[in-house]
Amino acid sequence: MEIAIIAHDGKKDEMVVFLSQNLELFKQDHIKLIATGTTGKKAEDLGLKVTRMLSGPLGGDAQIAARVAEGKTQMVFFFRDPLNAHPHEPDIMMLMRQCDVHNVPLASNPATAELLIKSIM
Ligand SMILES: O=C(CO)COP(=O)(O)O
Repeated sequence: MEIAIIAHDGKKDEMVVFLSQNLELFKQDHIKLIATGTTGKKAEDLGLKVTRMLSGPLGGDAQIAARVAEGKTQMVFFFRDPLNAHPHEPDIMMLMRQCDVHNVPLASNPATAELLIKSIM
């Protein structure tokens, strides 16, 4: 199962906590992690194996959106920062839209992520 992890800068600490709390699950062989560039580096620093795309503002969200559209990514953890503006807002919207178009589960905050993670435990 391919899972995407993405976090805006204001939410990266929360993503690190979330990943740390679920480290054993994310290390399982049947789970393939992909991430935007900087988020992926944070995950690697925790010892996780991650396929890193471009950084979000450089097209990473768009790359992950394409994988969702192609049916390659089955779940998305995207901790968005709603209090700051992002130059790549169209890409962010595209990723969220593709999740809705293809009925792919998307957690945009840690509370939802906790509920979603229980479904694959
Ligand atoms: O901008 C992002 C999501 O929109 C995240 O990108 P990074 O993980 O490269 O910081």
